[in-house]
Amino acid sequence: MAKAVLGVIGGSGIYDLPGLAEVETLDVRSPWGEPSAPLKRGRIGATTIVFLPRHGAGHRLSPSDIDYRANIDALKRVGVTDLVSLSACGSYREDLPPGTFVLADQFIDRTFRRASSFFGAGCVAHVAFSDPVAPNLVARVARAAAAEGVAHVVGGAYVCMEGPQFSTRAESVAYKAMGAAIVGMTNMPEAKLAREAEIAYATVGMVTDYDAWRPHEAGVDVADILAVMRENGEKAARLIARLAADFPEEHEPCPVGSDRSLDFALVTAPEHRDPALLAKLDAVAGRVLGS
Ligand SMILES: CSC[C@H]1O[C@H](OP(=O)(O)O)[C@H](O)[C@@H]1O
Ligand SMILES: Nc1ncnc2[nH]cnc12
Repeated sequence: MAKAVLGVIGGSGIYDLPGLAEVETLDVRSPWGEPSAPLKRGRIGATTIVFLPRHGAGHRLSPSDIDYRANIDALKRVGVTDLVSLSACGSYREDLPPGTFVLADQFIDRTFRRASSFFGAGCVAHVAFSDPVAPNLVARVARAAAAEGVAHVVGGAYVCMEGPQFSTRAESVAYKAMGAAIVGMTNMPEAKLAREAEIAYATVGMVTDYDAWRPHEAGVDVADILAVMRENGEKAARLIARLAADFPEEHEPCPVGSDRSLDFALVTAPEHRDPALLAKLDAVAGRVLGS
């Protein structure tokens, strides 16, 4: 198995990773576009970590403007095998108050203006996505949260809305009725692309608010969200430090096949594949294309 390289994507309020030692800045070029920021590669203990702030330095990019393909491709190019996404979110459950970390196990994709696949005309692929997160990585994150005394819950569906506006009360009630536990604006298509790139993915939904479904309560208050986000950021840094300290040297095979999702996924006959697209897929699909 490959050497484990732990990727961390920092969401709102998380623009660097304290505790990262021997940091190098990597200006990785991607044929898919411009990653949100240069990657920071360093170490915590014996674990190599690559950090990327999703919204760029100074939170330049809104959720719809992030080039998710460039981000995942760049992380793949530097060898990331396991990826933890740190994401602020709203909650649809009274038992998930602000400050709770929800380790989502499902997603509902409500986005509509984002490129959501590396594949397409000239090389069609369909990866399995019924189990969108890597259970062993989630279990490690849960153990790290427990060890750091961070309130967390394992499981729950994350609904990803387009944004950037927060939900209306009607939308919020609808998402709750769909069975979502939390809501955010960024984990789709990020998780889909990680799966296509054969990177094990886990998300930490860091609750900042109750969204707008509670009839007699005020709706989303942005100032409150920003305040909770800062506290969550400090806990997230401790969680990642603990996760890294106990991380295995070699990537652990994923029980739901995140790390070999392309084994049977390519459906375009070899003679009908577009060489230009194949060239762009060198990192993401190099294992199966032999590039
Ligand atoms: C600043 S609150 C709304 C914003 O926060 C979340 O971002 P991220 O997932 O990157 O932490 C949410 O998805 C919105 O983009
Ligand atoms: N209520 C909410 N809706 C969407 N994204 C969020 N990020 C943080 N809180 C959120």
